[in-house]
Amino acid sequence: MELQDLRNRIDALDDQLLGILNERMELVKKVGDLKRSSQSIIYRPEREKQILDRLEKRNDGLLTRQAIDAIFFEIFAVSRNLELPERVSYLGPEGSFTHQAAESRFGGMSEYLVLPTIHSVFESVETGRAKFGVVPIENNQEGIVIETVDFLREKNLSIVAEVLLQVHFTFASQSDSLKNIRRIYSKDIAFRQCGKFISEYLEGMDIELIPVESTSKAAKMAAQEPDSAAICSSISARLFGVPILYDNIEDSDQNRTRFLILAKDFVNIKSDDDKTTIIANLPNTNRPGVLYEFLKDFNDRGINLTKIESRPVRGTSTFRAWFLVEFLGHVDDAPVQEVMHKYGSHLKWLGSYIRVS
Ligand SMILES: C=C(O[C@@H]1C=C(C(=O)O)C=C[C@H]1O)C(=O)O
Repeated sequence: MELQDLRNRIDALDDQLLGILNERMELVKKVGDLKRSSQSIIYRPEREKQILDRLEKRNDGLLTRQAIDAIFFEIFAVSRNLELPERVSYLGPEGSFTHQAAESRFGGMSEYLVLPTIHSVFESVETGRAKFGVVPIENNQEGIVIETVDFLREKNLSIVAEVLLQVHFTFASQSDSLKNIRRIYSKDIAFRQCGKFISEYLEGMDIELIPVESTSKAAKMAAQEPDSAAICSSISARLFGVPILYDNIEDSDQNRTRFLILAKDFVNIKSDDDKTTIIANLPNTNRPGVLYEFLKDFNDRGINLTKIESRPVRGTSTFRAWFLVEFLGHVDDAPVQEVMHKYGSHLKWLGSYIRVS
């Protein structure tokens, strides 16, 4: 078949797609009206997952699950904006991995508020300047993002969803030879994640490694200083017009970062694959066995713990700790309810949301 014939057929299918998408939007608008009259929440991650799972089962074409997710997350984001335009804040600057995580759920059409610190993202959601906020919580090679974990305890926001992103770093510079590079900008964590590249390629060279707040700030600096380079994401290198010299320079190709979407007073309906995050501020932690007994309460009820991070209780002279605890299941599950009731105000529920694996 000739190229023109193929393109004519693609045009005809696009016409159909456009018609079908508009028809879908008519229905979405009606759902939005119903939600508004009952003051219900617009964003329903469990419904979106249900749709994606159903489509994956039905699918017998070339599209992978990843491709179906990418296309439909954009459709959902456009739909939600039609129901009610939503402003989303994220830890910037533009081009950061958090930006990428935010766009993967809220699409290209949402209004974004780019903020300089994790604290300002929490604050923007608390004060209603943004409906949702996106922050990193952990990297699977480096561990937790302490600032996020501490604000989860201090502030009163709910976790709406988690997003997992594979992290790739690029080495970008306006200089076409490594010899002319005097400084490399990046985030401290990124320097550590690209240790092998740095020691292999830059061994013995007189180059200063300068940590900055974010990898996109690094790209911005490299755009301004021709004798410098940045270790950054490919989107930020492109955003600031810095040529990419080496791609995928991270030590581990398993490198993934987990982000949280936060909102005020958000409750997800139970799905068949949920995760729950709580803060545990256990009483009498100087008594032997308190933490053991707490963990045993989960084990006895068959609740699968996925994470426990301990953080210091500040402002006292003791070495007491509180814990960020995550487990599989929803807060409405009977065994989870039992544990929540047993410990009462010593536990703070942050959210039950769809687990991403
Ligand atoms: C239309 C709805 O609202 C939102 C948009 C969805 C969609 O486009 O299918 C699905 C879930 C919600 O996040 C709904 O709740 O059904």
